[in-house]
Amino acid sequence: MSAAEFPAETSVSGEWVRQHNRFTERVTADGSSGWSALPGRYHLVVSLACPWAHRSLIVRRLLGLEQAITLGVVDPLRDERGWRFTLDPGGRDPVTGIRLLSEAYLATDPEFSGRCTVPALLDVESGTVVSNDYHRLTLDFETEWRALHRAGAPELYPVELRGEIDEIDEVVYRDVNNGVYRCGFATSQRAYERAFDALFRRLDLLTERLERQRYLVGGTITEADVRLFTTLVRFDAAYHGHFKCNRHKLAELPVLWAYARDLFQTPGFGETVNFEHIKNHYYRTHPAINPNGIVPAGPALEEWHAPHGREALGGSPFGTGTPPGAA
Ligand SMILES: N[C@@H](CCC(=O)N[C@@H](CS)C(=O)NCC(=O)O)C(=O)O
Repeated sequence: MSAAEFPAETSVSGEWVRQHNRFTERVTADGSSGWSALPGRYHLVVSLACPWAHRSLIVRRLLGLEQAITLGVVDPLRDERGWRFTLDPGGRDPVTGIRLLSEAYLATDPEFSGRCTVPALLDVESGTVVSNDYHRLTLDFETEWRALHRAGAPELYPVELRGEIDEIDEVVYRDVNNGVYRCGFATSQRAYERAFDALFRRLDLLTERLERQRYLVGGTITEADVRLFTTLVRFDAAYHGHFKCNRHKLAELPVLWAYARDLFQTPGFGETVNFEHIKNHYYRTHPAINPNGIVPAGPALEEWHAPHGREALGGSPFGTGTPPGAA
């Protein structure tokens, strides 16, 4: 068996087994958790490369929470100390003053020894991590932060569709969102092939579904679309090559490719995508997979703006809501 990118998260049979989210406090509307949804109290730290963080970036924008929750963006390249605020003046996060995300993790738990991950929601006053639970973070933005949503914010997690959204989120997480990592970080042929088969089997099933309907659940954009989008938008730029997810490129799967372009061209999605951060991060931050750190020059990106024709399937992106940025 060859070298693992993350030995502590690699099983004896070469499977990638992701660490648990360490901080799972919840911010609630009524403050019953000890953390109230208040403007200016929390700081969201993301990497624009990271699909898990990208979810929270899109949802924050769609719901108009940008004023209420400030944003910190880390350098796409991690060094041995992890995520750094080297894009900011003086190398410090302007809101909390930290240089490294690990400072917030260690301020919360001095014994913490796992990977300090994004997204992380920090308490501005204490500089500690409230949550790095990306599964819950966006659902709470949608339900617990309602009083601070913009007028016309869409309903991304409608009560009557939650069962169906949760069901699809679970399989999309297992086979697609995390599936690409299970391909990329596998250290045995068998573990890689299992993850690869599950990934493309799931993409085939999603194709069947999306052939008939514009969005994954119901007639409007929901949390389920946000979660699938963040993996699809990275597929050809990173996962196809770097993680060996290469049965097909996204651009060779017409239904999913049109679906992804449709979302990309919807306000709130495309403007949150940074292909430079994505490519640089993946190809230059996993030395066990890509030791020379060469970043591929492709793929061509113009096609993301090409017409998708998905309007013909009916549905409307925001239902009775309005797009972000609209007057
Ligand atoms: N919180 C999750 C997922 C978030 C995650 O893995 N984020 C990545 C970026 S895509 C990260 O921050 N990695 C930091 C590292 O590996 O040191 C976890 O603990 O696995």
